[in-house]
Amino acid sequence: MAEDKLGPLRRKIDEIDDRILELLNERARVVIEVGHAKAGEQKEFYVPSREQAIYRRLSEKNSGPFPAEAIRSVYREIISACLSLEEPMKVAFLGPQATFTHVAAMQQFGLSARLVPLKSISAVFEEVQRGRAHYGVVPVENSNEGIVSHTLDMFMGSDLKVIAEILLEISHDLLSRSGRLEEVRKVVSHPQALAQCRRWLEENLPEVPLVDVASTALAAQMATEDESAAAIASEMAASFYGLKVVKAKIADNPNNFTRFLVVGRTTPERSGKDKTSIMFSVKDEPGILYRMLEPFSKRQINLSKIESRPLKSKAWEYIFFLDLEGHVADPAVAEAIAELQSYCQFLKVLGSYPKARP
Ligand SMILES: C=C(O[C@@H]1C=C(C(=O)O)C=C[C@H]1O)C(=O)O
Repeated sequence: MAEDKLGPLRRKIDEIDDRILELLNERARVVIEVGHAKAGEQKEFYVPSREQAIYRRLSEKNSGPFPAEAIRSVYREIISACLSLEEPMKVAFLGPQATFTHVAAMQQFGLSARLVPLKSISAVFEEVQRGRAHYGVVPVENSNEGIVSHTLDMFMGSDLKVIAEILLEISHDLLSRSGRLEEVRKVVSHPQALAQCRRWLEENLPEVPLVDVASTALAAQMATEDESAAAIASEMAASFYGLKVVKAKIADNPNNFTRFLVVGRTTPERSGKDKTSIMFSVKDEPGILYRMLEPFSKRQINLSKIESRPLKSKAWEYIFFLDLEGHVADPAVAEAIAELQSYCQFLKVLGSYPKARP
């Protein structure tokens, strides 16, 4: 394009950016006011349901050509930056850096939050429990591999609440220093990631040994130190550890999602599109499995998940984890839970939180 055409167009862009900047500051000032109002009423500053409603409203309203998919990431950062004006938000996650849990935490909290990697799921819970982090992010289930039992077990001894869920599409990439397939002499990763790429590995690297390590991020770190090793890890790990992509998306089943939970100390208010997670143990009686689900079916409450875990204090007794649609503040949900409670030895509401959209 000729310079004489480019000049005026760039001046136009500068003027628009000036207006956007002014509006960003105007928005930040209003968010600070909201922060003061909430502090007066002892309300949580971070409200994931409000943020989701903002993403949804703007994506639906957008008439283009600005891409609808980009609205969420742009607004994620605007909101993250506005929130950091109030009090830098500290979020603990299951590390190390560049794990899929890190990617999920970034997706939920944006770049202005302080994300702190911790070594274990129990360390994440403890950090939040002790008030050293506002929130914690832990994995809870994968669409191919099932539940992360350690996360569910943590709720048995913890009073933390689930305040949000995050759905993340998992994409496994093969990463190495050179980025060349012919130089790969071993493949390192978390056993689940290796299992999820088995067919691709058999077809493309049949002779190469596979090495299990504790996380995909640790595998990426090892690949930086050994040029004959390739790691299966996230795209974020490639940029974080300065590795090249040998091959992107090598998982055998491309339909691979992990669900993460955000834990905090209070239950968020009703958003209208919520889910509730509860855990309970029932008395050992005939017909009890049937009866424990009846309070929900007769009120047409949709159940999205049921899991059982052994109750460690007593052999052959179980704790059930149930996810249902609705909020504990919905009368039908509250009634159903109260009815179920009458058959239970123990019941705990883990939280009501906005339902995530992939
Ligand atoms: C401003 C608010 O507080 C926080 C900041 C938000 C924002 O920047 O829009 C949205 C939700 C909250 O996490 C609010 O609740 O409206």
